[in-house]
Amino acid sequence: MPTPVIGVLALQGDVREHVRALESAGAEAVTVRRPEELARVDGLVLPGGESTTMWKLAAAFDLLEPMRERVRAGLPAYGSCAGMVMLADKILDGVDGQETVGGIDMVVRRNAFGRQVASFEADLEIRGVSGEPFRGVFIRAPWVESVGAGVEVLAQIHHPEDASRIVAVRQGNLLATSFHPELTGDDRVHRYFVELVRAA
Ligand SMILES: NC(=O)CC[C@H](N)C(=O)O
Repeated sequence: MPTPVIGVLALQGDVREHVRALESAGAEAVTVRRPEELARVDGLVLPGGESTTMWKLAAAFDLLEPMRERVRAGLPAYGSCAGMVMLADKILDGVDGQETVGGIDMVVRRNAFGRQVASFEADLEIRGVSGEPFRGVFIRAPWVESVGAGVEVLAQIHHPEDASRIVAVRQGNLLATSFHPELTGDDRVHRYFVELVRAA
């Protein structure tokens, strides 16, 4: 594939930061607000932000069902934080009626770390991302409560007062992180995703 075209769902959230990280990682980044724009991309990023708002806007903009269809058909997608919530087949602590795009066989708990610490940073070892530990930026972050057999756990975090928690996963062409690589200036996670899109 020449330069892959990767869309960033641009209804709400830290869209610009993902666009910048994708460009730095060698992709052509475009914003997606309409089904016609979704139809043109080789991969899709669901940004950080607020998953309840993102869900409502995606439904209002007639993007929810088209995103589900494309993901089901194998479109590579990456979600950070709220985007992770959007890619979960099942969520806990969602608002009433909250829906997701789904695609990853996992249960994600919204605002999971929030009870103890709303925001924090931690160094992570991410499987498939080599070199120095990756600085994970967590902002009212979800964690992955459980995963199905087809899901590969890429990173976990050890909570001081709690069990280890899953914070990065991959299932086929779908990738999700609880944290925000787009806010760090370190584009290794975006490079990982761009490679995944190239290979798809
Ligand atoms: N930084 C974030 O993306 C926060 C996610 C937000 N708490 C949600 O549930 O959507």
